Amino acid sequence: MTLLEFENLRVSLGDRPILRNVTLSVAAGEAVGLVGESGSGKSMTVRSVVRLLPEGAAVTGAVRFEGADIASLGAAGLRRMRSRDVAMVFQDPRAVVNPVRTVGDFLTEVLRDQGVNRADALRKAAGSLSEVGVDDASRRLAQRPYELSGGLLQRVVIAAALLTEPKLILADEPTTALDVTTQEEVVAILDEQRRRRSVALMFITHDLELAAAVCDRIAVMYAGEIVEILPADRLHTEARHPYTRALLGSRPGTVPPGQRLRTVPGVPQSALTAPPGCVFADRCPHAEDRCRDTRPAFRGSAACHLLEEVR
Ligand SMILES: Nc1ncnc2c1ncn2[C@@H]1O[C@H](COP(=O)(O)OP(=O)(O)OP(=O)(O)O)[C@@H](O)[C@H]1O
Repeated sequence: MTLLEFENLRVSLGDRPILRNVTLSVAAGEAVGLVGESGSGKSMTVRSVVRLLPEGAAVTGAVRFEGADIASLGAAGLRRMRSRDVAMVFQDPRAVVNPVRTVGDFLTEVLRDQGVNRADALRKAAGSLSEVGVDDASRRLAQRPYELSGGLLQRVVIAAALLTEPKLILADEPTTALDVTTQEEVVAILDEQRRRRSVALMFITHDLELAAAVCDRIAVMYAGEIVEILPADRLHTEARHPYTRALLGSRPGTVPPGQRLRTVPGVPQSALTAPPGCVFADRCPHAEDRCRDTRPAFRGSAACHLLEEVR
């Protein structure tokens, strides 16, 4: 069953396009990874789900959650969606947790708004903390954010995200601000908990391998567009779009130690500077005239004129 659907979503700021033709669906309980270079539109795509776009953003096309166009939600519907159905986990936990209130206040806020009494809300919060691997939950509830490490605080944010039993979690590079070992632990917990509860996930990351480990499908974004969507377990064998292949070829693990890392040649485009044809044409080693002139339609799993030729 489809939970979330983007249909020809286009977002612009003034005359500056940010997203173009974004079409993607997420089934109930499914994890979809959004990968691509900085500025490719990953954050704007997930933010459009909860209408958290920059002021003045013009939106056409549709984003539907459980069949309802989110553009038509009134204030109450939007609040309900943000506080109950859809949870968000962002890069930096310190940016979302009120620094002067306790962890307990942060965790119980939404439940209290929903009419749960304080004792029950605290009990649920402590349970949720234990589930994400935070020991000594009652002591943690009384602490303030500065007393917790970044990794611990991100677990608190994940505990909060799970507390309202959402149908969808939007995770925007949830571990980028953490050190490598903590990153692995935090992703493992998010992954385990959302699988156990069959919560759908949109997971933004620069790390293709991580996306493949955590997600069922992967959507690759470039210059405000989705250029390829494929099952995570076939990322290595079935990636067809030259950009996806270039990303796969530039992973650190693909070169022997001591050798220079490969990069995707050229400079990333934004939706504004992208050429009229294929958004990747300027950097694509296979590009022909038609690639520069005519925008390729999505065929099967990718938007590329040369799917048959490039093997
Ligand atoms: N608040 C904003 N105001 C104006 N433009 C913005 C704003 N936020 C993002 N943009 C622009 O929108 C485009 C898409 O940005 P977005 O943050 O979605 O990219 P991203 O793929 O998530 O990048 P990153 O990996 O660096 O977070 C970029 O060109 C960016 O400059």
